[in-house]
Amino acid sequence: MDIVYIRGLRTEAVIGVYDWERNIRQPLVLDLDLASDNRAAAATDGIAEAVDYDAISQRVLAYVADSQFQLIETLAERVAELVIAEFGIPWLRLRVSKPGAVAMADDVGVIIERP
Ligand SMILES: Nc1nc2c(c(=O)[nH]1)N=C([C@H](O)[C@@H](O)CO)CN2
Repeated sequence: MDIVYIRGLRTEAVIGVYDWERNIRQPLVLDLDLASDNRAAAATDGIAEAVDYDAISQRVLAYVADSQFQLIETLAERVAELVIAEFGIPWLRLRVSKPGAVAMADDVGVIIERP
């Protein structure tokens, strides 16, 4: 199995469980590892055979920017479902970081692998 990856995909969304979080947008950072078989893309040297990290990045950014979940767990699950369904990715690892959430921590977040 090969991997196409996206690191440090930065956006903002309404996200959080507290009342004060429902009226602001907060930064989120996503990392994705996308299972791939890169041999066909390499053989043809064509984007049509590749897992297009640009197309996936743009789609995920648009989705997250419009989202209003409370938990980052829910956001992660929905993003994973979207990427698998729309781009035919058989397996992925997704990390969603909410870097400003805990004042004394560098970063907090979740990591999921699907399926
Ligand atoms: N496991 C989680 N714990 C917490 C979450 C979350 O989404 N998943 N969210 C919050 C608050 O929204 C927090 O980010 C506000 O600073 C607390 N714990």
